[in-house]
Amino acid sequence: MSTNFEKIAHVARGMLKDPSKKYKPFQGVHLPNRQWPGRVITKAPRWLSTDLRDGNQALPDPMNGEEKLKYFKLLCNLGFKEIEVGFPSASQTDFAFVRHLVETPGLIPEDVTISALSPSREHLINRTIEALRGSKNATLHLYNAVSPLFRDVVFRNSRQETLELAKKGARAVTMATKHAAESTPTNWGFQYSPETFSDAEPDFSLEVCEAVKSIWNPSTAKPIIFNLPATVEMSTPNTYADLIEYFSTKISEREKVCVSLHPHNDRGTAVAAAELGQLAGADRVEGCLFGNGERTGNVDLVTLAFNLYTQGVSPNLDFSKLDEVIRITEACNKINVHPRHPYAGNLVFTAFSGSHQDAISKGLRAYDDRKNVDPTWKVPYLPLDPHDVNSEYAAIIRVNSQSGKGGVAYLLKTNRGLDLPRALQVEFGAVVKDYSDNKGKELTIGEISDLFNTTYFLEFPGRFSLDDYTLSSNGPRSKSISCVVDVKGKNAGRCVIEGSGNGPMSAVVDAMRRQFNIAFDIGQYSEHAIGSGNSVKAASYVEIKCNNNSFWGVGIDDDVTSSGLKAVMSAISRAATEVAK
Ligand SMILES: CC(=O)SCCNC(=O)CCNC(=O)[C@H](O)C(C)(C)COP(=O)(O)OP(=O)(O)OC[C@H]1O[C@@H](n2cnc3c(N)ncnc32)[C@H](O)[C@@H]1OP(=O)(O)O
Ligand SMILES: CC(C)C(=O)C(=O)O
Repeated sequence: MSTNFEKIAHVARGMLKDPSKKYKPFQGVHLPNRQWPGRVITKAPRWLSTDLRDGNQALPDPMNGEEKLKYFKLLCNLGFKEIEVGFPSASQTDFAFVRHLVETPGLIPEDVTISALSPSREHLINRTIEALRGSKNATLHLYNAVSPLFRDVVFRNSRQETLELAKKGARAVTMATKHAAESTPTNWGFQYSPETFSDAEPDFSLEVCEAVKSIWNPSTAKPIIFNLPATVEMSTPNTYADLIEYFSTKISEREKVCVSLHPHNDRGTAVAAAELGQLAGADRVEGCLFGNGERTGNVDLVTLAFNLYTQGVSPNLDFSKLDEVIRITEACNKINVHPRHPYAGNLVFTAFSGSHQDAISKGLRAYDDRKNVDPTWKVPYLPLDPHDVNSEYAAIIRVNSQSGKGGVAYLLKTNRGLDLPRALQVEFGAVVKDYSDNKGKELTIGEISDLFNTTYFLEFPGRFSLDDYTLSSNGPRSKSISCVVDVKGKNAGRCVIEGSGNGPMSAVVDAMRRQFNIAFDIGQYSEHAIGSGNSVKAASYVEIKCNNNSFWGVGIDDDVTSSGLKAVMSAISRAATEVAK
């Protein structure tokens, strides 16, 4: 006999052609003169981390005490001054953790306020207050759902009964905190959440909060926190902003109220909702690191912080050691940060595609050239300087078959100090693309470096390699050279070749032409130092032209003349290799 639920499950599956019969659009609030669209966020909100409550309650494997403590310390180190540390009436474990925080000297920084959540049930409220009591600063966070769906289906309450449930809870909180004698006084704060605010009638949420405020009687110095959750994100972010502006402008004694946001991410727009909600007048934002939390998560505080930061607004949080933050949260939550998670994913600073790499490497070079004069961060495709989160530029450019010459050149420059001329970048970029395409995977910098060595015979000699040479001068523009050249393949062996010209390069061209009847000319040539001091080396890049073809060669040596001659041999060997294919 299948249960009712299973009977429902036998209904036809799959999306409806016309969902309007099953899903109704959210009816927003009428707010004809909304002001939030014309505003800009200019300062960070008050932050509350609910990682240890909303985040933890949604974990398949909730954090144990040790993990919670590690996470709590991380949140304090990041700069959070309000931390919801749990739901202590849920279990002895939850209760014990809060007591451990309160009773262990120095665990809660002086400027940090801990909070804990309680339903509007007196015994649970008292248990929660018992957990918090003794903390220097503590906020009791009371909630009950107020939307029609929850009134009808969960509580089977009328609006009046829902209002009374909130008032009863507020009275219990007030009696057990403000009006209670305490041996070690706690600086009590009160937060009320009309849960399912974003799906409730705006005027009813307002009515409930007005009633709660009258009971708590806040002051300007210590405002009551009205936390207005998008418990389930039901509509576009603009409607949440309208609801927030409606509440913020209509609640009485606004100066005694802290309007707080608590968006969830069911529609994937929690960040937008949180930002528009701040434009609409909110003072505070609750969320979790990397968007952990119920279902699709709470709003991601990391993204919100960096969205402020990259607009030039300090978030008052420090995510400089972002990798460590990721490591700790992944270990505690047993949920990994998505590789493309804004700012934090391990692919977010990475460009594989050639045009992006080219733009980024040019942008980084331009930034490096001007940053002492103009430190404004303006680099194509990079909204944030990876250095600001202790990431390396080298991790930005990664190479696969989608990459181009710019990325390859960038990696050789940053990892080997080789500054390839543009035409050589084109030549070697094509070699890398073919190699990566054939392998069908990303190439590591080691593989690219090895491929460069192989292509230009830097590690193993090619068809022709220079063993030694003697250069003599016959005047300012007249040089003679005698080279010992090692020949591989056909006519293999060592031979001495001689030639003359206006410099070493033209002299060796003459010698190669005489000995091997190889007719070619030197095209482009460039050289630069690698490193500095006693370990400095010379890198030479030579283009040779023969039979209307162009081939590049590379030479690296302690001596700049040797590096140039080696580059010529490299180019000729490359020509011989390519012609033999
Ligand atoms: C949106 C949010 O994330 S809210 C936070 C949710 N987090 C949690 O619930 C985690 C911890 N919860 C728990 O450990 C348990 O739910 C407890 C200990 C709080 C309560 O356990 P129980 O007494 O067994 O109740 P249960 O868990 O079934 O909760 C449902 C009951 O509480 C009532 N209830 C639910 N929320 C509230 C609320 N905010 N205020 C008052 N009553 C509430 C429901 O109407 C229902 O009452 P009923 O059994 O008379 O129909
Ligand atoms: C308890 C409240 C703030 C909550 O978690 C929600 O509504 O999502």
